[in-house]
Amino acid sequence: MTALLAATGLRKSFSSRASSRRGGGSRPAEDVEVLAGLDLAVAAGESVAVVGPSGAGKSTLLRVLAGLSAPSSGEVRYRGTPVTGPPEGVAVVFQDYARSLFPWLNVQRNVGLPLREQGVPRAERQRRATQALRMVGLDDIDRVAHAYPWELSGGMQQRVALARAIVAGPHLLLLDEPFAAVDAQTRADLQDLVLDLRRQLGLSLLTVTHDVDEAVYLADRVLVLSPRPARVIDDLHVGLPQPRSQLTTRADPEFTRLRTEVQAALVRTG
Ligand SMILES: Nc1ncnc2c1ncn2[C@@H]1O[C@H](COP(=O)(O)OP(=O)(O)OP(=O)(O)O)[C@@H](O)[C@H]1O
Repeated sequence: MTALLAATGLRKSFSSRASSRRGGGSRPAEDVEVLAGLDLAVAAGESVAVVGPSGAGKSTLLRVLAGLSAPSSGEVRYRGTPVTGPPEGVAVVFQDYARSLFPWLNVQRNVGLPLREQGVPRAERQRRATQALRMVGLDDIDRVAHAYPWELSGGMQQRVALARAIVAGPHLLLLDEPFAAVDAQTRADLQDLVLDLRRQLGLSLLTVTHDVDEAVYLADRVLVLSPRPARVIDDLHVGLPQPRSQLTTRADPEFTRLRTEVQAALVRTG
């Protein structure tokens, strides 16, 4: 079976020409290796979480998988086709919703933006944006659609970012620490929302996070990264029953066993 998304032998280095003030001169360019020959695959319908220590290269990995940054070597394929730019059918949700939404566009226009880029006519954009806003639980459409992002709470803004991610009917969502900037209750609500959207829309998910509990809660499989330069050092199957529930899933002894196993893998590598 062809994986929906597959990465093979991904390497990524940045060249840093750091100037040294104390020395008065500049140090020679130095390659910083961030991804060290990384392989991963996401099957259709699967939810994969990637956890790794801070600075491991998680965001870099996500940008390369999304076609937003080219690998130094290796390859990403989406539905068997090499990724050379953002593929149609893949949407990204970033942690920093405040910067990912445009402050000068109201909510409805922010959500409809991917459709505008596809040349979808205005009335159709509005209809589909409204539908997407309903799906993410922003029911007070008249108020929310015409508000500006900065008039909404952090949790609502992240719902708007999710609405924009689903508006064009993607098959795969790539999420980069999507709930890191909100309080614990909002974070739990947003995790359940993403799992609901996955069920309703038949989405596949790849979530990058440093939160072990979140990884186990969201995923069918957790990949553990080594510290930079990142490699996949563990691949754990999560057999917890679906649908997940903040109460019963987290109280399940299997949840505790899995989170301990992921923690142990992170400690071993650190
Ligand atoms: N554009 C860039 N130029 C140079 N170095 C970069 C660039 N982007 C990332 N890096 C370096 O790559 C390394 C990994 O960064 P990245 O943000 O991918 O890690 P991360 O695991 O997402 O970190 P965190 O857990 O803190 O969010 C860091 O050392 C960072 O300084």
